[in-house]
Amino acid sequence: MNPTIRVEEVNKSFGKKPVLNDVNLTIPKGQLFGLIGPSGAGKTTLVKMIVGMEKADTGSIHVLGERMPNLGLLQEIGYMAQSDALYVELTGEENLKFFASLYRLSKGEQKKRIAYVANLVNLTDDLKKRVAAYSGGMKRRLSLAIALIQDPKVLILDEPTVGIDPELKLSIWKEFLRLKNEEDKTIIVTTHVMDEAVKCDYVAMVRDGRILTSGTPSELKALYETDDFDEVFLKAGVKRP
Ligand SMILES: Nc1ncnc2c1ncn2[C@@H]1O[C@H](COP(=O)(O)OP(=O)(O)OP(=O)(O)O)[C@@H](O)[C@H]1O
Repeated sequence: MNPTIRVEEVNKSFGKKPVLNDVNLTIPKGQLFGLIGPSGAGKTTLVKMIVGMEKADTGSIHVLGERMPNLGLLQEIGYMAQSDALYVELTGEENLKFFASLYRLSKGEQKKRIAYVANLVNLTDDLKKRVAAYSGGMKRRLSLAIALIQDPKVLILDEPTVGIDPELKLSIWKEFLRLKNEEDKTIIVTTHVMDEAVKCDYVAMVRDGRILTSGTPSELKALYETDDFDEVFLKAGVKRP
């Protein structure tokens, strides 16, 4: 079966600065894939290309069998960017309604999806407030809710839990696992937090625009002979298996 996401030989520079070098990834349906790396490693650039917001200089990216960028796939890809793109003069609910109507959800579906995503991110009681009055964490949670609103097959989440308190973070991760296990969603999560990396089915560690190493968390721990994921990352930076 074709993978849900295939990145082949992708290179990208901004001006003279190379940002991604020969990146290859294969992500099967129903996988929770972690893209791990320090600030500036190239994670956001890579996920933007997978979503179709940036174009690779060379190489190719396919999502659900279609070459990206492809406007026809907007409905199938939920994207949560690192910076929140919200209408701050509107309420949380109005933001969700706006995006739900962009995706042409019927009135009945809109109601159901808004109730579900708001509950998921614990914003049900704040839906009538203007987003301008939201805290940073609440805005992140609303962005995550928007990424899920159209019930996409593929979720691409750029640092989804930054600024979110530990308790809610755990319940959001639980939901990612449920979406993958019960609904067969394919999910990419970028993070620089190693305790999130170990929850992924498969991780790729990125630095300076290159994939340093990749594998399941247990494969990587075995390969680098450590139980500590921070150490896996450090060792991967110096030693190539
Ligand atoms: N539009 C742009 N024009 C010029 N340089 C850019 C642009 N976007 C990203 N870069 C550069 O590309 C490199 C990779 O950035 P990117 O945002 O992909 O990294 P990242 O791994 O997502 O980091 P972070 O976790 O801090 O977001 C950085 O050096 C950044 O300055």
